[in-house]
Amino acid sequence: QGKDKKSKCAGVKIGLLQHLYQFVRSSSKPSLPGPPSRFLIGNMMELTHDHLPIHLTDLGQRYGSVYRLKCGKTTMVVLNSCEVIREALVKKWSDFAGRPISYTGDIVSGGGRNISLGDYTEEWRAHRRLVHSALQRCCQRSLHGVIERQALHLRKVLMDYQESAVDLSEDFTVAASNVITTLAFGKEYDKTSPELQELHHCLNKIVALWGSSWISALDSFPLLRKLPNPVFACLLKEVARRDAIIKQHLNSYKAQNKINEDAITGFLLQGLDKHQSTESGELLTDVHVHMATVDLLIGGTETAAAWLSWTVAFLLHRPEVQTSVYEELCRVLEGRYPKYSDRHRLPVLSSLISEMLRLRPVAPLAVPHRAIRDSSIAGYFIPKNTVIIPNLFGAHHDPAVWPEPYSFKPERFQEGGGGSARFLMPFGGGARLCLGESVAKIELFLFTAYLLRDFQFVLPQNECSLPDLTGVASVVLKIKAYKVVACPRP
Ligand code: HEM
Repeated sequence: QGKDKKSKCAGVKIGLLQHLYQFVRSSSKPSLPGPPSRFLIGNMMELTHDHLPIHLTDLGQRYGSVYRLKCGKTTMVVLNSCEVIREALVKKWSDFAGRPISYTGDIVSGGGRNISLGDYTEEWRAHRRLVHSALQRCCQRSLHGVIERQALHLRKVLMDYQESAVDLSEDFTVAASNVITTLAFGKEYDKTSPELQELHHCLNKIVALWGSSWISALDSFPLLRKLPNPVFACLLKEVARRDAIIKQHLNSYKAQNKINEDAITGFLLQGLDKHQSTESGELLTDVHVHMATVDLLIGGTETAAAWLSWTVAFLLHRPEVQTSVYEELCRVLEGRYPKYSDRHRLPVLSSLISEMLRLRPVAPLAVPHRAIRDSSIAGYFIPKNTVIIPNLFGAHHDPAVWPEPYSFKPERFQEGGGGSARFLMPFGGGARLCLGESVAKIELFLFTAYLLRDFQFVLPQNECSLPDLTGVASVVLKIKAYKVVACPRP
């Protein structure tokens, strides 16, 4: 009994010392600035703005490059400059590699077993390593050919429009999605395919519903989970539909006699046998392959497609940039189609791509991170479990780094233009760097090069206003619908 009492006493002392240590650490550092927080709701209203990345960037002008927002019991810290984002995501990656643990996140991520929303655990690391090797292998073996094929198909679709005014966003989505489905299960779809439409409809709906305040309120205010919520019911239905579609794909893939290791799914299924057990003994299973497929489809479709729509719209605003890219392609490639390895010989095209990644990082707030231990950013104390929002849009519009940050000026990335790719972070960084970065870079380069080699994009004759460049921000930053005419180059 005496021993028991002693060890309890020691436990209490250690607990007290830990609290004291945390108090001393936090009080020796300045407290985080931020807008006044309201009773119960905190700063929740700040998060309901239409264009959240712009609003968070504006708050950064007032409160500095690191500030806090309160939401229920959660403290969020918004990072607005490349310097502080790099400090958290790259330099102190192991402190900030977590993802917020949320009720609704768990539902859409198969209980946290996907890569993008899964927390930083041994199991997650083994999962990410396996999918990363699959993607690297694809990049080396087949990716270039898969993208070239889709770019040529897109060319045919645009030719078939015969210079009529059209909204190209869906064609871009199909092209980007076909790259992923070909890589994943060796399958590509036509735009009219009901199977493809169902898949897109369902994935888009999940992303949109999950981003809605009806759903995020369930994470901040658990009591609301007891009330009927039709939006939440709809989310559950779409998640079930998504899982049924992916399951059917995986089953029909497995039913083939020979598993093709060239397709990502084949490699992952084979990989399960080889890497099944992580160091701590957890197993990677079919569920991980299933969720990785969801990750690649969601991560790889809307992002690249939205980026292409943005690029064409900006080019309508500055047609002379199109001309200079076209002239460069003709001069350097002498009529042939480009390869990714040509990129260093095409500085004008490369500068356009960099400027578009700067102006419209299509995942403008990345995916929220979570501090997995007490740490600090820019000298501010950041306690464990703080949610970190890397405002990539804000960092790319920081006037201290980018003169005239809101202007579309690809020249800034050309020789002597003063812009440096060192300050670009469209894919985030560190342990959570976009898993599809290499795929995306090849895709953006080849699609843009093929499109600008073969077409001149012009405003429809009956259209007097240029596309609105403000955009609609959700998880992905998209442009509002607009029509364009694709005129074949001679
Ligand atoms: C223009 C194209 C793209 C951009 C700008 C982009 C950007 C990003 C960003 C900012 C993140 C969050 C990083 C963080 O949390 O710090 C991310 C995560 C991710 N992206 Fe991408 N992405 C693109 C294309 C792709 C493609 C093509 C794929 C799949 C082939 C993909 C798959 C993923 C996955 C799986 C994650 C989660 C990584 C993790 O949590 O560890 N992305 N992406």
